[in-house]
Amino acid sequence: MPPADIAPATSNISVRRGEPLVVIDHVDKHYGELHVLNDITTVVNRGEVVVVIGPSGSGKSTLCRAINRLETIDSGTITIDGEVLPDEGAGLAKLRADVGMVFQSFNLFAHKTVLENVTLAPIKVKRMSRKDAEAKAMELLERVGVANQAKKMPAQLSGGQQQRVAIARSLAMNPKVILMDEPTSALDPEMINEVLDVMVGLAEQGMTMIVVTHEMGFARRAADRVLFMADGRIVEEAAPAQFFDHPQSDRAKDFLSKILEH
Ligand SMILES: Nc1ncnc2c1ncn2[C@@H]1O[C@H](COP(=O)(O)OP(=O)(O)OP(=O)(O)O)[C@@H](O)[C@H]1O
Repeated sequence: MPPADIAPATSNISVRRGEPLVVIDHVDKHYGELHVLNDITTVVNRGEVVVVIGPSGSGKSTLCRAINRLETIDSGTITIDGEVLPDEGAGLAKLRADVGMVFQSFNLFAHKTVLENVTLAPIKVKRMSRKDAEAKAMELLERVGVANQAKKMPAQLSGGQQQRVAIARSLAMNPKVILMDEPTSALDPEMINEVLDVMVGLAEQGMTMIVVTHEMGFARRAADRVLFMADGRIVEEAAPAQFFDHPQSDRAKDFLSKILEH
């Protein structure tokens, strides 16, 4: 990860070197009466790892999905690398290439091999040759430790292996940022660490990441910043040590004490 600049004295946000990559500006979204994203404003800089935490229903997934245009927003703007998110067309396809997404449930194509899962988008969307796409896919599968599973079908792999394939698949498009929405929540406990280790490795290599997770150990280890949400709002934003050791709001104190009970 790039070295951190010193945060301004008035701010508790650790500002990293590297220009803004994801800029979320006064974003609002409702589901009917429910104000699910309420005036969300934050900036994720290049190379930064931001962990989003908060109680169930606080809007974390919706925020992640809005960044990838899997959800529309009512007002405000989201820009990725200076480009306002498009609603459709070629712009949307480019956005999907720039913004990798890793879901809780892996979402691999069940009837394609591991290798085909990773090469599909580079061949179809980036028009890469099969040979180049396969060479790159094998490199990525190696990087996440599942190269020896390349010819298998997803169902033959453990959950942890499938999620590592999903991470390799998102990396195959050379994304500018990777969004991860509870990437370890569907895994058996013994497989969680193998996926977290891959995520920590990506963070150390400077990948810009926005990760919704309840894994506080990961946040402490790898995050530059924790963004705590409740009721659709960002309630606190701070470096992990500061957030975990000195939460400011009653909502965060309450949330952390409940998490620590488990
Ligand atoms: N498509 C939808 N239609 C209506 N309400 C929705 C929809 N998707 C989410 N919600 C509601 O919006 C709120 C925020 O949901 P969201 O999934 O973003 O929360 P979250 O913080 O990610 O929660 P969790 O930790 O449980 O995944 C919840 O009250 C949820 O029920």
